[in-house]
Amino acid sequence: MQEIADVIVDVPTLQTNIPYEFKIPKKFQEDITIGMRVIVPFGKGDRRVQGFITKLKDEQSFDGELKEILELMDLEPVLNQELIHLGEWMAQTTYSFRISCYQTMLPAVLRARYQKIVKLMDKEIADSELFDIFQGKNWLSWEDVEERDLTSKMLKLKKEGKIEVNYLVDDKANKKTKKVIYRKLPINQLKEIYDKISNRAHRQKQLIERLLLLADDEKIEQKTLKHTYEIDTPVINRGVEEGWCEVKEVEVYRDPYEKSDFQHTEPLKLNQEQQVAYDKINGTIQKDKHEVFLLEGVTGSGKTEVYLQSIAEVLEKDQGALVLVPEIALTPQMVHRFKGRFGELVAVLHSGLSDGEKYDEWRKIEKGEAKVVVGARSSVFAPLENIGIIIIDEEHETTYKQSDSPRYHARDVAIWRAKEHHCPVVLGSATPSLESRARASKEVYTLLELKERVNRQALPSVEIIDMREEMKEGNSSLFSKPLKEALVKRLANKEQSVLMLNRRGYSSFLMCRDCGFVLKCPNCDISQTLHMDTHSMKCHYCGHEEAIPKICPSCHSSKIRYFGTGTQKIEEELNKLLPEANIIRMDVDTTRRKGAHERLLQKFGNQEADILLGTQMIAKGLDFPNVTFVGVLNADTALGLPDFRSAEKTFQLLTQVSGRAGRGEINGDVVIQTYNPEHYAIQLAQNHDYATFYLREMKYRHLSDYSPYYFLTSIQVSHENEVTAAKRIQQVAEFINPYLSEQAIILGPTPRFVARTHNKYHFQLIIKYKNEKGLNEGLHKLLNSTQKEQAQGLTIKIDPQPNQFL
Ligand SMILES: Nc1ncnc2c1ncn2[C@@H]1O[C@H](COP(=O)(O)OP(=O)(O)OP(=O)(O)O)[C@@H](O)[C@H]1O
Ligand SMILES: [Zn+2]
Ligand SMILES: [Zn+2]
Repeated sequence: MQEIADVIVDVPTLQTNIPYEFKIPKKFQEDITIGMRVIVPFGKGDRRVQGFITKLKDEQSFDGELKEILELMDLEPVLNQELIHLGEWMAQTTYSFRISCYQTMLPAVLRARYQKIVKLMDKEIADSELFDIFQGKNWLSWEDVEERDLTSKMLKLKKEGKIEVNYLVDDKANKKTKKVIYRKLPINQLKEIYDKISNRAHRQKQLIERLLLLADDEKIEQKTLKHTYEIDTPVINRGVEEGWCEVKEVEVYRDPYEKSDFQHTEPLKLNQEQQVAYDKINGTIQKDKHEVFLLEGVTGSGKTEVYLQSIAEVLEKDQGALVLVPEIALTPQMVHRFKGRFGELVAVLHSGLSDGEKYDEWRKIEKGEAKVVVGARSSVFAPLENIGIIIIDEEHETTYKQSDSPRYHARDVAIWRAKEHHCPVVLGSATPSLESRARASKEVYTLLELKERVNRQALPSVEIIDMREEMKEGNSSLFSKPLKEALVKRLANKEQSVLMLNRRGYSSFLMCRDCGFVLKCPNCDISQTLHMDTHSMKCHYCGHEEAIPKICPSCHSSKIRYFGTGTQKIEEELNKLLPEANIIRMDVDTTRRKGAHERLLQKFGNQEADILLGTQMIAKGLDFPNVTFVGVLNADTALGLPDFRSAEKTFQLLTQVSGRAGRGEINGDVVIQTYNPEHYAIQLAQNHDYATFYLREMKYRHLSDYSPYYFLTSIQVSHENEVTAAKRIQQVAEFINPYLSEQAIILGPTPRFVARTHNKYHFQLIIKYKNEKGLNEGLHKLLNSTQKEQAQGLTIKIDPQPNQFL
């Protein structure tokens, strides 16, 4: 029996980024295991601190008296040996703390302070010894267990399968609700009341003004009234008393899959290209061999069917499968494909689930009941014990990289785990990231290609419209002539259309026509965006929200106007243009409520609308056979951004969205409106020509020393004081320089593109390198030497392979 435990304590500093040793109390020695959480005495005054056991051993290496573990937090491990190792590797490669890596791997319920109980299994209730311990109930609170020193007893019972641990995730706390206010009287009656109220009751009048703007069954959130208009509860209550408004509590979301029943599907007969890909993947599955495949398949080529049949093989071997998809593509349609094939064996993890529901899914996986895990980025940590395949769909998606600490890339984690499990990884995409495609060229990954759509459907034909020409011909509207005609034709044929507004790098802001004033966020160096649904201005960086100014705050002119085009504006224009069309609008505003995204897509899928209008979120994964036309309103808003990946992202987006057209019997058409018709990203998207795009873009990356020819790591320094931040980044550059060889290149330091957010100034430098032995050490030393400052309001972020340069 081992007497010493290595523990990573929950004190995120560098000194504690290595395990500390503790003595294991006798009573726990028999049953304690790696991956359990414990409470240990730590630091000055022996503070009670949480920690994870990472190792059990006989001999201590610390020279001195060891402290004893105080308590156990778990009766069984929450992390397995593999995940413990993974955390160590992640901390090293992402310059983060092991403790934050471990916390990231756990479902929220285990991280937050939910009440924990131990529950007697039903069959044990009659046991007389247990009857006494449990004092005649079938459960005990964890506090009780600790107070009565029953932890070691519980450990034994758990091992014997007589009890289980539950977290009391209060259903009420789970079902999020919000308060909304609405009018109780018709508009004319409310106006009469308004006129009678004394002008001194300023807030009262303001509330009525706001209510008068609401449509008949429209409601406004109490939160918005408070934050945007400073209308407090007493003002509202007064309105309720006087009978002209009403407050109601409504549920914010419900589980979108609750009522779905999934029809069972059978494997389809693979076409020849699919068969070749499947055979290669299956070969490695059968041999328990690790290999990374890049499945490059045009849109609608049936990549998903290849995934499904590979997973079936894995299940046959009694192993599990991990499938990552971008959060936004986690639609009912996607879930349906997996549940339809594998039924109850599928666990789905996505942000639409409550903490309790997520924990339930996690437990199903942990207990081995669910063998196929489908989920967004963080599902890559799912506690599957015996993994037979890991699939990453739409592998080029930037959301697979976490932008906050720990800044891991799910693709790297997936490959790490697959090595550990001796199993294949399949990276699927119609437009692979340049990094992955380059690795396939060098045969680090194995390239598998699906060049044709299933059943040899044609890829849609794409027309590029030069909006400058349209302008010259006197059409200054948002819709070019060919786009209009295409929509009219689809309407007449009862076919569906998808219209995309590219919002990246795009904003709709307020500007004063007299003095040019633009309403900026008080905390950030960026203009605020107008939101018509909440009738307010919002900052997309920090969430600041304020009322829409009626006069210019700078020159007091009333000619303050809205500039730029949002989806709402387009919807209005579209309604004028095609009054008979049914339109579904999908953007941040209409999908804010949980489950709304799914419901809107379901409606469109049921053909309850003619046009689906939306932002990037409609570009991915949708498979609706009746869609025969796709229009892109503005292809090029991202091209001007200072991001070396902007052409790649534009090409990917255009190809993805075009791919939504013509997936059924009828061929599809696409119209792309642009001001840069000669740009290669747009030209090549026209021909769905990924191969040429890849070569062309690689040339540019080579000339400018960017990824995948060079690795990049960015260092960002932020501080409230601009001078402090500027000085400090300069010092960082000097600090890191001696660790670099001649080959490495430092870009900057420079202010970030968005130089100030959250009231802080940001500076960055970018290190480009190929093979730098000293860099890792240098970066860790940098973190180490800046710890004190970090506690005092200066932040230093090290981001390996960053996505964002803005
Ligand atoms: N072998 C097959 N025979 C008949 N139909 C198939 C076959 N394989 C796939 N399909 C069908 O073809 C359609 C397109 O397949 P799927 O959505 O998997 O393509 P994809 O490559 O994932 O596309 P995208 O990248 O555009 O999302 C689906 O409706 C699917 O059921
Ligand atoms: Zn802001
Ligand atoms: Zn002005």
